[in-house]
Amino acid sequence: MSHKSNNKPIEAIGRTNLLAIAEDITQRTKDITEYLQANGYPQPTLSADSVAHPETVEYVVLYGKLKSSLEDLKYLVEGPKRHFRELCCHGYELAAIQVALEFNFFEIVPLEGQISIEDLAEKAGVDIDRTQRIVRLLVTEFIFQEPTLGYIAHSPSSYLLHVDEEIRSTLHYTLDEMLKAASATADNVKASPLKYNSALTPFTTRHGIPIFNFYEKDTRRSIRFAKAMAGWSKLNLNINALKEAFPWNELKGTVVDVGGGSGKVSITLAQTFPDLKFIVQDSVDMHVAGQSLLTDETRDRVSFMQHSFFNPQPVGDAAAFILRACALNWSDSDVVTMFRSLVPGLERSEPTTPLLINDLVLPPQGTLTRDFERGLRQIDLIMLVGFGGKLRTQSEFAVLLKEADERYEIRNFYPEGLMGLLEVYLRR
Ligand SMILES: C[S@@+](CC[C@H](N)C(=O)[O-])C[C@H]1O[C@@H](n2cnc3c(N)ncnc32)[C@H](O)[C@@H]1O
Repeated sequence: MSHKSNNKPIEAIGRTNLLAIAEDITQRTKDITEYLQANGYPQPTLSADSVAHPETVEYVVLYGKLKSSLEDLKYLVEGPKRHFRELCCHGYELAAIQVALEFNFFEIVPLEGQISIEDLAEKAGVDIDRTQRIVRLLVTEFIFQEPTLGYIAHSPSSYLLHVDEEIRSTLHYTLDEMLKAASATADNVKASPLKYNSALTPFTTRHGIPIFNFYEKDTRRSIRFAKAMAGWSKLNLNINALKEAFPWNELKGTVVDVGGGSGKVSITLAQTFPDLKFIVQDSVDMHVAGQSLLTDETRDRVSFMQHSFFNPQPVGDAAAFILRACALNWSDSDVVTMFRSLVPGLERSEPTTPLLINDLVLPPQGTLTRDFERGLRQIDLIMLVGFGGKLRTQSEFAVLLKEADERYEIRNFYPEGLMGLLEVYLRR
């Protein structure tokens, strides 16, 4: 069966016809090859410093279609036993990455060339036997390579963790405090099987303390969490909707970035919009983490303020309020308090001042590809495990805004990948 249309869904060619799926894979691989050629990208290689893959929407669509077909074929040919054999061992692979991160394997393996397993073990302070067992499992997952027997070099994935501290922090916080919390999920559900108590998450079951209190008490992990959030943005939470959909050029004055973490988003916006100033608020004192990210062109225009978004907003006369990737961390009643606490700030600003809620917004069920849905559902579970939060649809956001204050109105919605931007105003 020949398959010529680029957009024909796999369902249309029969999800269980192995050769039809394989032909679809060939076609989609050709589409990607042509896209790379036409846009001046080299073909991907396994060399450690291979050039980054395109981040464009077109590439994401092409890659998503190929991935669906690859997954269909893999599942069909391996069958349920092999499927579970692989799945049930993922935890051990994560354990291996956990050790590699904790003992700095990614930084110790040099950018170029290779290091003997003995030297890696010595520099990491781990015995040779366990170093070798851990690193060799990771090699099978494209993390590190062993080009010469007994010598370890970077793969593209381990190279990324060597050069990018923020993405490394994302992996590290995920495989340290979050993986430990995830392992307590069934115990947490057992404690309250019929009703989810958002104040008692699996994180609290495992660590004995809610996540943000945990970071308030642990400065080292809180700095890593701030870096992890910046890394997470690179992996998921693109700021395209926030940066490109909204007409920032029309604003003058100071933008308040509520729950802004270390200020990564404000700093990026400040670089693009040189007339705007930013105040980054967070309940954690982000002065130290934030200062280290400032550049000469942004230093005078981005400042940091410790403030909880559950308390009335102290800043007025704002050009805009940003609430980015915050609502998803909290339960409905907390989000209502968060939205209501912004009202004093909006009331003391011009009626044209927007509240820009930039968050993961769930599209209606049944409209997503499997890959997209899995990405969103994974984040929904991160919220369940760590934060007592959840992902919401646009209409769920509208209900919570109205509950916080009748005058809230969503005037625009811009979807963008997994993220969406709600442009909200307080009617006067
Ligand atoms: C997922 S991060 C998002 C950070 C940033 N807005 C971004 O998009 O990268 C959530 C942020 O909310 C902050 N946060 C948690 N509780 C808070 C509170 N009560 N008041 C203000 N910020 C809070 C956390 O410290 C963290 O920086």
